[in-house]
Amino acid sequence: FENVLKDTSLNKHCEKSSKLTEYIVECMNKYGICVLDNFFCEPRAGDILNEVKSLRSQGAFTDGQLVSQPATTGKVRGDQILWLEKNDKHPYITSFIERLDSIVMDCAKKLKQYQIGGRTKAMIACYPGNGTGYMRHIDNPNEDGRCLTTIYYLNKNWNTQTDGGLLRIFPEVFNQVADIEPKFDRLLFFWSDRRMPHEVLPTYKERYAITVWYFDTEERARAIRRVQNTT
Ligand SMILES: Cc1cc(NC(=O)CCC(=O)O)nc(C)c1Br
Ligand SMILES: [Fe+3]
Repeated sequence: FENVLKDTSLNKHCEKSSKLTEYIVECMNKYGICVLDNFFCEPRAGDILNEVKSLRSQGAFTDGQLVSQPATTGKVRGDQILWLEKNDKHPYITSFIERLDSIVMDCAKKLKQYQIGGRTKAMIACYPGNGTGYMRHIDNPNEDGRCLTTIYYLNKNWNTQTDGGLLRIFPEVFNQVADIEPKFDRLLFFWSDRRMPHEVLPTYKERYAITVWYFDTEERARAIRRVQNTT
């Protein structure tokens, strides 16, 4: 399991290829987690980061969720988020979503356990770096339809010793945690259900990430029917 996180030899994926799809599918079927480094390479990765930063400077993000800090009695602001769909005003984030969609749909053909079709909007998140993180949780604990979580990190020169901000995943089937550094131009996949509880450790530097969740069409349809029957 360790080697899957260390095996950077296979992680140079600036261009899309069938090898890439095979690598992701094999990783997901074996570990339920897949880390790809140098996903876009420069300058495109930097363009995406600049577009995200300009959105933040325009105040497009929420105020950040209120979280209670263990050391203090008051509440502080945690991650700020912005939901974004492909659009002509943000060409770089749009090209990221298009590239991600095409890779996930290529993988979908080989991930027999799911019928991946459809996704959420992209959730762009920024942790302000005030020591807040994200408490341990499961993305999809109650079959809301989301089967695959993808997270793209945009943090240059991230130093976990000083900046914190590790994504710590507690894979149910392995008795060891996976500590993922939110490194620049890193793309992460993991199953959204109960197999992958995870948390973000306290973060001491601005930490950007783009998350997209992909749906299993069957599970999604059932979840929508359940909601319709209750309303
Ligand atoms: C709003 C929201 C955020 C997250 N984010 C993470 O798990 C952090 C991943 C990372 O940035 O490394 N997850 C859920 C289920 C919701 Br909802
Ligand atoms: Fe999560």
